[in-house]
Amino acid sequence: MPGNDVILVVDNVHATYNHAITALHGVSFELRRGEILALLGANGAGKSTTLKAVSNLLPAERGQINAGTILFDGGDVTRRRPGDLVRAGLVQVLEGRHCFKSLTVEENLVSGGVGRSGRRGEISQDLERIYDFFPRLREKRRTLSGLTSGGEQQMTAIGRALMSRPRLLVLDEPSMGLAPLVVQDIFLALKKLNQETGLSILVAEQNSAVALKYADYSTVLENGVSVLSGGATSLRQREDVRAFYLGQKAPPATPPSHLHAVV
Ligand SMILES: Nc1ncnc2c1ncn2[C@@H]1O[C@H](COP(=O)(O)OP(=O)(O)OP(=O)(O)O)[C@@H](O)[C@H]1O
Repeated sequence: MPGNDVILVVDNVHATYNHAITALHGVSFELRRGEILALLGANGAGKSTTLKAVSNLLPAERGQINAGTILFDGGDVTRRRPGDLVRAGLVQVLEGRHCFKSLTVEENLVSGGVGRSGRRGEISQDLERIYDFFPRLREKRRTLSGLTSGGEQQMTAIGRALMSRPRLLVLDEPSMGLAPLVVQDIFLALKKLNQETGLSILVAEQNSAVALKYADYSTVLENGVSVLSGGATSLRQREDVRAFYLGQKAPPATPPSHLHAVV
């Protein structure tokens, strides 16, 4: 059994879509409370599938877990409905920053608190807290989301998730399609949230450079398998890992040794 300091355990998970397409065949990692874990890998490596499995969203896409276990706070996520997981503190921001474009930024944020038991005073307190983390949202609070920038929409999607007061925030490629400076702003805000509130964060990213800069720990996926895990700082410094898995340089002739080793 994992220790109490571990909020999420993903253990040797295998998953398919339509009982036919194998997306994952051996994904394992552990996320300790209060840490940021970056899930890295190329297009199609299985990052989104892993995140959907964590929130028990695969059945909605005709996907299923065929083997392995996923425990959130020691409980099997496949036994709980996605909405129950949200109420239990596991909240996901899906890829593609889904906002209600015809609602204002603030209305979008408030919609994230619907369903939780919160009095009006608590909701405005939470809004203020989110505006402190994302000052640009305070300026745009009365603007329709559809008229805000991509970065502001991503911040709104994250802010809406925060309205449910998560203990584990799961993000799928928050950097997608955004300018480098905006990506830095978003990761800085996530790091601040993590440090000031102890929020645990699982973030899937193709942008490994920025993710490794802000994460504590990282797991690399390749073709549906977790091939490497380790401290973000040590992974960032390993030239061979950067070159072979993270596409930051021309790959060496052979893959790095100790593929499954924890570095
Ligand atoms: N809804 C689906 N139905 C069938 N196959 C899917 C579905 N979603 C993903 N797949 C397949 O599962 C594999 C893993 O895809 P996944 O989206 O998890 O990877 P990813 O690392 O998140 O990539 P990306 O960065 O492109 O989103 C791929 O082969 C993909 O084609």
